[in-house]
Amino acid sequence: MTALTVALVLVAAAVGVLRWRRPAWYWLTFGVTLAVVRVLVRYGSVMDACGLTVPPARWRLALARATNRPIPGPRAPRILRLRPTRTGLVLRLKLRPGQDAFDVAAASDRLRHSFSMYGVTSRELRSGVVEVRMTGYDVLKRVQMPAKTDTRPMRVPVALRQDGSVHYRDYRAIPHALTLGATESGKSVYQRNLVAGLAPMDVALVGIDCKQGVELFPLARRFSALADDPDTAADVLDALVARMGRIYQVVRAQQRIAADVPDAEIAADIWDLPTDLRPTPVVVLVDEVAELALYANKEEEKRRDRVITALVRLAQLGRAAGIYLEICGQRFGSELGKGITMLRAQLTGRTAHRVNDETSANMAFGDIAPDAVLAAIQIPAEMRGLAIAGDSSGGWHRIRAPHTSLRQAVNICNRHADRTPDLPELAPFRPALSGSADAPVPAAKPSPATA
Ligand SMILES: Nc1ncnc2c1ncn2[C@@H]1O[C@H](COP(=O)(O)OP(=O)(O)OP(=O)(O)O)[C@@H](O)[C@H]1O
Repeated sequence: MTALTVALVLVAAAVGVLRWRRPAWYWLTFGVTLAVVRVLVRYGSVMDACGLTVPPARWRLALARATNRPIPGPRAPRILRLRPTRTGLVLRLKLRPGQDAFDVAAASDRLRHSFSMYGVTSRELRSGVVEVRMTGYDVLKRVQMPAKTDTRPMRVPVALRQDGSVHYRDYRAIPHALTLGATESGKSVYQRNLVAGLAPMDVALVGIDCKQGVELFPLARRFSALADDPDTAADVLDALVARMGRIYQVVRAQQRIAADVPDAEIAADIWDLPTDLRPTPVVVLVDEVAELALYANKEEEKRRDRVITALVRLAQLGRAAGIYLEICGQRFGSELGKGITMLRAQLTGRTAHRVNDETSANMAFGDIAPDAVLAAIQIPAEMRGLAIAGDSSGGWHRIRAPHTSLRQAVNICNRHADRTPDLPELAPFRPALSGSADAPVPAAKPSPATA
């Protein structure tokens, strides 16, 4: 055995002993500390090499000459804050005169290599201040949501972003959303995470599951209404449109009172109403939307038009009445007929899982973020659940939801079954339940919602 082999065996043994003796959090802290030290030590030289420095100010040069001191070197953005996180670190930088946020974004790949990080992303916080997020490993490979998230009413932490931050589905900021993806790409798991996140909140869930109810019916205890065929779906949507009309009347009645009282806020949506008058918000989850838009005969065509018209009306007017749409499908374009592109235009939130062609990706992002189209078609088939999430502002992120099994989602829904509100308009569609809340997941489809 050579001396080198002996040394290697000793190092490996020492590491093995240390590994054995230290818990996982120790190694996490150790790794993050190393990354922080590495970034701080190399900061000046890396920024210079990546072209993120500016020449010293003239007064500094003049002062150096006048005092006969060494000429100052180029200046990198000032570090305002450095925050280690579970996945890496976050730097807040004050840009120097002449620099802009685009310079940092354009250099992010060079920074990634220079600091030996897995990923580097940046965003402008305010004029002259940029946040640079660095991750030490692929956080999307095995998604672990942070123990603490910033949960607010109607805001669900649904997935992890590539930069290690949490991706929220915020219904009050983005009322309606579209989720696309090829078969087996992870749409149902994403939707399941949404239901699990919404279950503990004061919200009514309405499900339209055109896959014969296999995805949403096991979660029935937390649903106020469920439909598993297009005919029932049409009736549910009509009932929701009627509910929307009634809520508008409540908001109007409150407005009149506020108009008479000086300085009182005038209600424009349900969130402006006093808590005791506020109707329960409703999230409508539609799985495999194309099934609602397809027809084979005149009768089905009439039903299809009824469904799409109701969906368009809910998308246009539902927000103020607290009715939010969450639409899932494999494709959602003009090929599905009249009214589809009009509906799509109202779905501000866009999420695309793996798609098989550019046309499908275009359905999600073609009209809002062309570069996200490319990112969506590059999602590898083996990374199920990986998706591109964007909105109409043009910004997008790579995200992945944690792998929540149907059993886990059912348990969460059963635990919060007592929170399921009874909405009089939707009473005929309340799923018929049997057995206790701890009953196992039904192997076969339970009785239809209208039973
Ligand atoms: N976030 C995730 N992390 C890990 N695995 C995932 C994730 N999302 C989905 N998967 C895996 O991919 C498989 C397919 O997911 P899912 O059923 O959600 O796809 P889908 O898009 O709804 O498919 P279909 O349209 O055929 O119903 C799941 O069984 C699961 O094993």
